[in-house]
This record gives sequence, C-alpha cells and structure tokens, in this order.
Amino acid sequence: MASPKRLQGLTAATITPMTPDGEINLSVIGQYVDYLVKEQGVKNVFVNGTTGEGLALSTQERKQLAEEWVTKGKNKLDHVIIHVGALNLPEAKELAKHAAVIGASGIAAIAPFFFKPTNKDTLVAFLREVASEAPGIPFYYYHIPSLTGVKIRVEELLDGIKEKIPTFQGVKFSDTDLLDFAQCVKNNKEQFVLLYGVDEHLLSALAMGASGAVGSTYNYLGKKNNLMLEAFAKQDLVLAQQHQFCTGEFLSFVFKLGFGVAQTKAIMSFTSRIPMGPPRLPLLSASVDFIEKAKAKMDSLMV
Ligand SMILES: CC(=O)N[C@@H]([C@@H](O)[C@H](O)[C@H](O)CO)[C@@H](O)CC(=O)C(=O)O
Repeated sequence: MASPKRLQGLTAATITPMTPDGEINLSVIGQYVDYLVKEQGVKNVFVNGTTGEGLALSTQERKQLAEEWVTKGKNKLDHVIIHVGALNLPEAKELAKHAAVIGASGIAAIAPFFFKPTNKDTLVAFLREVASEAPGIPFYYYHIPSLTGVKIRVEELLDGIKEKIPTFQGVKFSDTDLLDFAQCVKNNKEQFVLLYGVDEHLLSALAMGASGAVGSTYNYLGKKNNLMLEAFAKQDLVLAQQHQFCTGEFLSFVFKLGFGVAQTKAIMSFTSRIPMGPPRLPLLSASVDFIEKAKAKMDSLMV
C-alpha cells in the first residue's frame, strides 16, 4: 500500500491485542481498524512499536501482525508503517524485507540497544542496512532515547542522511528535547516528515513545526487530538490549548496511578470495547483499581 500521500496528522501506535493466555489475537484487527477510522478519525498506524510490544514479540508474530494490519487496513487506512527495529541486524533486515513484500506503506527502526551505536556513523550504517532491504518504501528513524539509551542527537543524524539512505523519509521523535526537535524542523522541514511522539506535549511540538504525531493515546484520544490539530491549523491557540489541557488532565491523572503499555491496553479495552488482553511478561496487567479510576476520569472528561 505504498501511499503517495506524505504522512501527516495523527498516527496511532497500535496495541497488540492478546488472548487471555497471552497469544496474539489477530481476530480483532479488522474491528480495530474500523474503530480508529470511524470513532477516532485516525487513518495512519504504526505497528509493532513500543505500544505494540514489538520487542517482546517473536519474529513470526511480528510478521503475522504486519500482514493483518496491511490486509485489514487496505482501502481504509492511509499509512501502515511497520516498525522493524530489533537488537540484531539480520532480524531487522528480515522484517524490513517482509514489510516491503506484503505492501506496507513504510518501515521504521529504533537503534539497537543492547550493543549500542556510540556515534552517528555506526547508527547510520545500521539503519542503512535495514532500509536497503525495502528500497521501494519510505524509511523512518524511531528516536526514543528513554528506552534505547541511544542519545545521538537527531539534528546531527539527519545531516547528510539522504545520501546514505535514499529512502529516508523522516523521524518519529519520542523525546522531550524540543531544541533538538526544532533544529530538525528548521533544517529539514521541506525534505522530511517530523513526527512528534510525546503526546502530552504535542501542542508545543506543533508550535515548533511538527508535521504530525505518532503515539499511544491517539488510539483512544484521537478525536480530541484531531480537534486540537484543527484549532491549531486555524490559529485558534486558546481552543487548541483547551484540547491539550483536557487530554493532559487525563494523562496527568493516570501517570499518578502508574502508566505504561499495560495501562494503555486496559484504557483502550474499555474505550473501544475491543478486548486488548493482557500485556506480555515482564509487563503485568493493569489493576482493577486502575481501570475503575481511569474509566471514571475518562467519562468525566469526555462528555
Ligand atoms: C514511551 C512511550 O511509550 N511513548 C509513547 C507515547 O505515545 C506515550 O505513551 C504518551 O506520550 C504518554 O506518555 C510513544 O511515543 C510510543 C510509540 O509511539 C510507540 O508505541 O511506538
């Protein structure tokens, strides 16, 4: 589904639905696509990333999920980006090749984070090998230093990258360093898409010139965030702030209770009524107390 459209607006970092006994549950992906499009107004997905527990899945499971999202998203979604990053190069290359063969609209990769690249050149060399397995589709770098520990500045990484990786299309920037992000925009806005990945700070990133956003909360707060994007586009900053404050109030509430992928699965399950199941060990399911409190907060805010 190589899409001619440049990636913009909201992209949901998809959750991986699982059965109660911890197997991936492909049977609900069709329903999930319809929910995102019809109820949240979100037409782009980022599959097998952090929220999707991509690094906790087997290669076979990652391929099955990628295939299901591409198949069920056909003629409904604009972009299905498959995250193919892995701790070892052969696996990342295999997943990249697979994503291209099944017709994904793009691929993305994090930096490997057990043996880490220590400078820009080694990171680019790794990413270049991965991207070259999918030469017909766009490649995005997934910058998430809080989880990878790879802190190479994106501004530095982007300098000259197109010569090394011809399919390089942009960055999913999941970090709060807005100075680095702003420099990326300033130097590359025409050439690359710069997608922001810290949902609670999206309005600030829009002010810096973000092309769009990728995140977990767009699964269930997509509609509200789309209203914020619309208000921002109309230069109605006060209204845009109201929307950001509203989603921020929910996130601030759940952060205090303890928030991560498991809690995202629980929130999505009660919001969409699609069972997302438990996370995979070492993550543990959200508590009943969390679910009750988060649901009550959501109900009070989204009236
Ligand atoms: C660390 C983390 O999981 N960050 C999320 C955010 O969407 C995050 O859940 C949100 O901003 C709430 O903190 C995304 O950046 C991750 C993401 O897009 C992904 O699942 O690949």
